[in-house]
Amino acid sequence: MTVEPEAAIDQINAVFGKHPGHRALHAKGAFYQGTFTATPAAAKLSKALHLQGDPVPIRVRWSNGGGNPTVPDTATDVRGMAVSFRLPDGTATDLLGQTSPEFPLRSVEEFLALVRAAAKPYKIPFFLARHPHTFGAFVANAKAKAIVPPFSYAEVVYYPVHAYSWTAADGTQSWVRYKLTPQQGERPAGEFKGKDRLREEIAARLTAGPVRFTLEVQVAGAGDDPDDPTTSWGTEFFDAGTLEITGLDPEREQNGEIVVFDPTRVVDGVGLSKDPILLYRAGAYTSSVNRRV
Ligand code: HEM
Repeated sequence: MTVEPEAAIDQINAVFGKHPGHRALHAKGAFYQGTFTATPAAAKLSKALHLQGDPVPIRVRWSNGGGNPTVPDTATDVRGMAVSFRLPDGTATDLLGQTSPEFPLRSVEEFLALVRAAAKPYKIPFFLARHPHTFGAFVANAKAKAIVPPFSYAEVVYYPVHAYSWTAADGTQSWVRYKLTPQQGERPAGEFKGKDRLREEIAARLTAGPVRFTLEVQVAGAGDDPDDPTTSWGTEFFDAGTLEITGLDPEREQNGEIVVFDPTRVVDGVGLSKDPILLYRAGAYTSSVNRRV
């Protein structure tokens, strides 16, 4: 039986310590604002309101992966980019990406075992010995420098991992996966070496102009299983739109406001797969949120 979400958060808290008011994972991060504009190619495949081509507001949070809110930005770790698309009808849908291109974990228990091992890197070989099917993904993620501290949150690719369905206006359904790919931007002047250097670098970069990412999308090919996040799809990615991050959003989560990015929050035109890891995450995030209220 799968571990209950409350017990999963207990296990994560046991690794990083309890930090009241902070997320159990991705505890260190900050909020940004901007817009998303979809391409006609996206509008053709989904009737969702944020994919029709008119710019919609977005909320973004860039983060370090672990549960320690004071970790230095020089730490070896995955980074996160969470995006909430705010639709004109008042609804929202979220995408949560991490810097690991491959997700080899078949169960929540394996995810928790990796969280424990990653916090004490000498345990990684034991993890690999016990979970040999994850070895290929470890190599791919190492090649992609998934846990190497980046120069900037704006210079790394983020992978939301799970598949979602897109339903077009004529009812046609496609299974899609995403990639958030940075567009070439100017590095800001200055030295960014301190413990909050990622946050400082992105703030300096944003004073010179917006930071842009392409939302890349691939459609499942014949035989690709949308319910299995551990397999790669061989199909080409296409440009589904541009995220333009225009500035900081310092008021977000002030004065008691709680912001939750939830990978299962979808809107008309976007649907969930039966991927058990995806479906489990909603409960785990709720348990984490309840502890930071
Ligand atoms: C069983 C698998 C997973 C569990 C149990 C888990 C657990 C968590 C928890 C507890 C949080 C804090 C939630 C909050 O307090 O708002 C979190 C945040 C986050 N997770 Fe996961 N996670 C899982 C898989 C993933 C995957 C596969 C990705 C991306 C590919 C991901 C990306 C993120 C990101 C980006 C955040 C930060 C969201 C923010 O900035 O508010 N997680 N995760």
